[in-house]
Amino acid sequence: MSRKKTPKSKGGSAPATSALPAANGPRLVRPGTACPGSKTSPNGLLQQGQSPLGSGGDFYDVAFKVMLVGDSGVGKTCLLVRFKDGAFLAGTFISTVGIDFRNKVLNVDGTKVKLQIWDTAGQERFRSVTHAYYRDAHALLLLYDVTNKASFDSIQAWLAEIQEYAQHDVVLMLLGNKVDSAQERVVKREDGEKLAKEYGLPFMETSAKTGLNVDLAFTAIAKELKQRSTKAPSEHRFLLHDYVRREGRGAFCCRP
Ligand SMILES: Nc1nc2c(ncn2[C@@H]2O[C@H](COP(=O)(O)OP(=O)(O)OP(=O)(O)O)[C@@H](O)[C@H]2O)c(=O)[nH]1
Ligand SMILES: [Mg+2]
Repeated sequence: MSRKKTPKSKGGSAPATSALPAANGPRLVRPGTACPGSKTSPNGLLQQGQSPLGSGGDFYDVAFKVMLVGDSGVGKTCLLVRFKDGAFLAGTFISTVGIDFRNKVLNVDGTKVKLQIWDTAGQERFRSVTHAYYRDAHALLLLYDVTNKASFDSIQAWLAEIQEYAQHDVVLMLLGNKVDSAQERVVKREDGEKLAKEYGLPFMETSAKTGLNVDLAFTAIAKELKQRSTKAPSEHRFLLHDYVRREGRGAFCCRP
């Protein structure tokens, strides 16, 4: 595996009107966010522009593209910010416009795995933009909000969309976010588990607010993708489902 180093760039976004993956032109980003997200200049453009897969300022051995999908408001942007920056800033919810991305390099058993994580807009009106990015994604994190039944009911429609637009061997994980909001919970953990089992998906409950299982979700994806790329001998095979079941934490813990 080759070592790579490219110019520094933290992330970017594509304008809502663009349907091109990894657009290279100036990217508009939302002016503010409930989570401390993309670094933008006062005019709303990214300070450090393009960062196609393969760039990002850090050494890495392998790179993969991960997409966050799910209804508007489920916490995709906050999950990404929690993972990237270890922060959560509660406040006014400002919906993502189009698509943003952030890079993070993880050390997976001595291999530097770079994840380029695309944060999509959950709003229906941006769906055609998102569709264009599916085909390049190596992994998808599909989120619902445990305090919002409608977002859970949408999962099947998201899965249909994924089946239509994503690669057939895409790594897919289901996440029930906002488990810190125990009082407002309307989707039981068992319901998430049942749905995940039905579709053969690894499943975890997360909280972007507390950080519960957030690193774990991305690490699990990175491990799975790394394994696929290195074709480890079968006795050392990484088993995504087992890993998630074993390592998952929380009040509604992931252990059987
Ligand atoms: N309590 C709690 N609130 C959260 C959590 N994650 C996100 N939120 C809140 O939920 C709202 C929506 O979060 P976002 O991350 O912007 O949602 P999104 O999925 O990116 O929404 P779109 O960009 O419209 O697709 C914000 O007000 C967040 O503060 C969480 O884990 N716990
Ligand atoms: Mg968002």
